[in-house]
Amino acid sequence: MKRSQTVRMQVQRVVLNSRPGKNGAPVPEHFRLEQVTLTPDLKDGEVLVRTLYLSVDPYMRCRMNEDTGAEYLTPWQLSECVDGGGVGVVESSRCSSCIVGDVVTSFNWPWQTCAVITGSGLQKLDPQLVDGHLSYFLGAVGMPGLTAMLGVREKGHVTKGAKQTMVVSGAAGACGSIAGQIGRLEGCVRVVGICGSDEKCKALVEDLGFSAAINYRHEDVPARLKESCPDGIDVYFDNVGGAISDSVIAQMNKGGHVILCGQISQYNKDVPYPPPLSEEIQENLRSKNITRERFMVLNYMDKTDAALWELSQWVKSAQIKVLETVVNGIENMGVAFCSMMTGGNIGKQIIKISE
Ligand SMILES: NC(=O)C1=CN([C@@H]2O[C@H](COP(=O)(O)OP(=O)(O)OC[C@H]3O[C@@H](n4cnc5c(N)ncnc54)[C@H](OP(=O)(O)O)[C@@H]3O)[C@@H](O)[C@H]2O)C=CC1
Ligand SMILES: CCCCCC(=O)/C=C/[C@@H]1[C@@H](C/C=C\CCCC(=O)O)[C@@H](O)C[C@H]1O
Repeated sequence: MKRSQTVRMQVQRVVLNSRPGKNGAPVPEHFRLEQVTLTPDLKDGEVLVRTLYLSVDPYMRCRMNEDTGAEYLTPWQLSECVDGGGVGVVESSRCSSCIVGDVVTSFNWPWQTCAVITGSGLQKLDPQLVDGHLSYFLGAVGMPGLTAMLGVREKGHVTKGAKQTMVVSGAAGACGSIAGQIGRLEGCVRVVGICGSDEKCKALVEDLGFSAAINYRHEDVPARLKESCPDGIDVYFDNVGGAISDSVIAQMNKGGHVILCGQISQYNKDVPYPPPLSEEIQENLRSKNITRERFMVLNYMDKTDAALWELSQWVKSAQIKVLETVVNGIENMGVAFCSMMTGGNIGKQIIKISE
């Protein structure tokens, strides 16, 4: 008698081990690595994917809470596999839209070395768009690049010939590093970055073409802003919120624009999003007629394809330079996430899972 053999694979995955609480910093021990057995018997519509790259992003801090504070973010569940942005390759398929060898992505990729996924939840990627640098799909030619480009275009009011000065906080990160370069490409005459180390400041000015950079940890931010923005500030791409943003807003010109992209300095605190501004800052915005509109890249999905193509052309032609910090191994997901949350990354934080 012939017995059918069930193939079993040993895979590694990361689950949420515990929650930091709304007022607490995440540590790697909030995550746990597990070995599980996968039986890749595919059902109709399913594909087996091998993970190539995973992303860690600030919004994930909100998913560590039972209540994420945002209607579009679901909480991660204790002892369940964590998910987020990922890129991988199809190893076998019972889905009509995916074939073996396809490079695919999802916002809800499990933190798992190989996984069985519903094919309809995957988007196909064209590796030529990134000249084979597949991790760029999680950064400059992915969600952070889109955030930078569409944020500047939808909320920044950058106008060629208007001699505008742009300031970017979180400037050496995934979104900030691209936003500053786009500000320059779209016509700002001066682009100043604020970030957390001298090494990052050097990269912004010497590699990415920022006009100046300020290390908020060691420098007097208001004084350095005055010096590096002699004509005031017209556009502020805000990734961080808190005291840094208060200092920038205080030096903005009449009719200026704040692109409210993120407020990472407040994500370990039990405050609503966006966190409330002081009366003084609100009055500053009002009296100078400065707009401060919340930007959310998920609201512009109809513009994604065209914007990704444009980003890819800018990257290919080196008009946009890409910075990445790459860590190897799924066992380092928690460490990489916590490092990104505390400034360990220059450019996009990527975790390489397999070749
Ligand atoms: N609105 C939208 O659609 C989207 C918004 N975002 C937001 O954009 C921002 C940047 O995200 P992303 O580019 O992915 O991440 P980054 O690559 O910029 O990584 C996060 C960076 O934040 C900085 N940071 C951490 N804590 C603080 C603090 N207390 N004060 C100042 N800076 C801090 C660190 O850099 P440093 O060394 O400079 O401190 C760190 O490297 C986040 O606020 C995120 O939530 C991201 C994607 C989409
Ligand atoms: C309340 C915190 C807001 C932080 C701003 C920010 O970083 C927003 C990021 C989103 C992010 C959302 C990601 C996935 C959605 C699905 C997650 C789920 O719960 O299943 C990004 O991918 C697009 C940005 O708008």
